[in-house]
Amino acid sequence: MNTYLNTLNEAQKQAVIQKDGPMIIIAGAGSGKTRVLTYRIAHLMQQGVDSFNILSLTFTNKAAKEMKARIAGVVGASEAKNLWMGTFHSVFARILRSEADKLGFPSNFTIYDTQDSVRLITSIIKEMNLDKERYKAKQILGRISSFKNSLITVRAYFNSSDLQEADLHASRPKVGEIYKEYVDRCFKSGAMDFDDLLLRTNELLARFPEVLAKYQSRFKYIMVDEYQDTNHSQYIIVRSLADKFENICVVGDDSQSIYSFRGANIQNILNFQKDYPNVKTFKLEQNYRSTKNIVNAANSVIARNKTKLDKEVWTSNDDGDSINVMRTISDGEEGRFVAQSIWENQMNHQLSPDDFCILYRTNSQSRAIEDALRKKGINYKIYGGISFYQRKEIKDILSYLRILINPNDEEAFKRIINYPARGIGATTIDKLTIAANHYKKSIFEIVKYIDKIDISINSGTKNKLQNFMNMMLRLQIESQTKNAFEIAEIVVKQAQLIKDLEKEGTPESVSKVENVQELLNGIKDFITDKIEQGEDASLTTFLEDVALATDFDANKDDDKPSVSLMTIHQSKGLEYMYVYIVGLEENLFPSAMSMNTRSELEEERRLFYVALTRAEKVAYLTYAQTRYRWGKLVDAEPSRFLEEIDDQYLHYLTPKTINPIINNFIDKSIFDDAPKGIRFQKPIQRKKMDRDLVKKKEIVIPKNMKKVSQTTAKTNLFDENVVVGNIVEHNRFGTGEVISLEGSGPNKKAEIKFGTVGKKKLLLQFAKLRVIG
Ligand SMILES: Nc1ncnc2c1ncn2[C@@H]1O[C@H](COP(=O)(O)OP(=O)(O)OP(=O)(O)O)[C@@H](O)[C@H]1O
Ligand SMILES: [Mg+2]
Repeated sequence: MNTYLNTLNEAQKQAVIQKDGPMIIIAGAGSGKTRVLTYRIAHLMQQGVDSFNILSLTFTNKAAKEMKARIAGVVGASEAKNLWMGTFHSVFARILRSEADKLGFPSNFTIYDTQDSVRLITSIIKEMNLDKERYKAKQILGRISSFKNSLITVRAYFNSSDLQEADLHASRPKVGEIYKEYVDRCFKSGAMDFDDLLLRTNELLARFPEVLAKYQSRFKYIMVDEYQDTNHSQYIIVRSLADKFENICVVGDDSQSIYSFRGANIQNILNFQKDYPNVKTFKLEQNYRSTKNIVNAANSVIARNKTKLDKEVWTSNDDGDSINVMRTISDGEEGRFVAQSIWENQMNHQLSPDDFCILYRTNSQSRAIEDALRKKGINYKIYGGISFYQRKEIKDILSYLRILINPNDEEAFKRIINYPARGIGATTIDKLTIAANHYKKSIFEIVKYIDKIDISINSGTKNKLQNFMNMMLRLQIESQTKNAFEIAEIVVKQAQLIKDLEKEGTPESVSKVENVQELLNGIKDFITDKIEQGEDASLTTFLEDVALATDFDANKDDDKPSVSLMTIHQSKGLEYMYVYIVGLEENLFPSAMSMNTRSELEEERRLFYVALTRAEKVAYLTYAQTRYRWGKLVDAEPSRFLEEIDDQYLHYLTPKTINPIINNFIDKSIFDDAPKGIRFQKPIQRKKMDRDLVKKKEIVIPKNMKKVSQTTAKTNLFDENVVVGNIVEHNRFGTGEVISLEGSGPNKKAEIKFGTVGKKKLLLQFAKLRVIG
């Protein structure tokens, strides 16, 4: 029984079986914090706690999904179904939907993404006739966001002379007024932005004791992963909900606190003991993720931070390779080096693109890397950046759908009122906005009753507005009896959303039409998934998923194996066999904007610690001597973090170490654009790695592989003498039959038909086949 407990070390087990009361697990990277949290939930359920009573807050929705799948593996899928797991934003969006009326919001309120918020603020700045250079919409939104995450409401702002003075000092005396107008307009539009999902939850729990009591009784057990990055608003929510039972378990690592720029407060983790004097503290010290070299190198860097809790991290894993450091002439060359190196490592060690990850400090660094990967034909996916759902053609359709759900949604309405072009100009839209503000109505209602109000719009334009409104009202009626997919299909057709694109016939427009088709497919999949899981498949839920998924979802439409690209901020909690950290240059990483104070610099160092500790086996650190930044070529100095790593863990790559055997078979043209300083990795012991893979990723060993006697396996390892008709075993693709052979010597290739992946052509030298029949 309880076999999952046997997969834990003693300290982990103690934390899993600790049932009641407040507890905190503080531990370094890769020590099994998330694993403990996962099994703790499973264990609670095994002990008879109803899944309905468990709330678990994770850093990404993907993490929640993976945890749920693990838990389902222990307790069964139907048992795990009722668990409330997800990010703060998604969990509390769900609660707000059922309680929205209390706050004066419709239950189908819209969630504004950052793009919507910036557009609204831009519009407010324009309406208030403010200087848009001084009042930059993005900066203002950042300021408003920090108010909200510190629970500073508009009223609190106007009560605080300090805050007002700070804005006056920054020559932006109207920030408070913009804040007020922004909040009013969101409210009128029935919309909440990301920060509102937390702020309004706090408002709900503070103003309605019966609601608080309901959720306090419901969530008897609360768990929070990555607690070091909670902001004040999240902290207060968790505290209020846990107030009744105090069965709260938080998990985190102060050395990985990297979101202070978004209001995350490292004090939350440091103060937990003060908040709950009877807290039980657990420490996990053994790292299971990385090699000794990686763990020790990461420790040697983070040791320089003054603000941190005392804790050890060690591992019994192998020493592994030294950490590779590579200097390149330019950012372009850096990209080519990384692409080349991934390609070689993949070949040398029979790896999948999924095993690789490239991390950078800022999104804009991805371009040079992407160019190089594309050129090499390496499949990749990007996390963050402009997501699929933010592409114009997609956002336009989503805006139609949003209006059908919530006609008051101002930003969606402004997007579609003249899309596709129907002769309604910017001046008309401005007039409608002013009228909407004046009558305290939504623009939708102003247009609906355009004939009945006093507004200086000529009859031709009024006619156009009425035609548009009639179409929307028709769609609204139709949508009441249709599912999300059918509605989207009708919208695309009736609003003629792809007609112009189809007419255009350019490659861009064709790809846009394909994207629209992809969106429709996505909605169809969404419905099937939700119905299978017995969950709500409504259009409202779909739009909510879309709004909340943007930031951390891969910006990719298929799930082919691919190299992952992301900022370090997005890599929290993840792990990859090979990790490339690029752009290790002063002013880039550490960032020029975060070098002014010791605490900023410490946060950059924590960021570096997070980056390095994502690697399981091999890490590469690269830096360029020159780089294009803001359209200019600038000279760059190596990052101080390179110097801070204890030298004994580093290996500087040099141009002379090209492996002649591989050089022999590689298509020479590949070297044309390759950087000078490539060193090929010495092959990692394959057998050891397989064991790890099987252990870690639960790869199932095909039955017939076990039947091969050790001697046969050994003699046939790396067998290059296969003949047509042989049955062979490949480490990743499983068993297959050799269909044909071509080439000779190091270029000898076999075409093999595998049961798992179909036909593949492999170079025998590297395929490491085992002949089993
Ligand atoms: N007792 C164990 N035995 C074997 N593998 C383990 C054990 N504990 C954890 N692991 C593995 O070690 C890796 C790191 O675990 P996990 O992701 O839970 O660590 P973490 O502390 O949450 O890391 P991070 O700080 O990066 O979020 C995972 O692959 C996990 O499966
Ligand atoms: Mg974790």
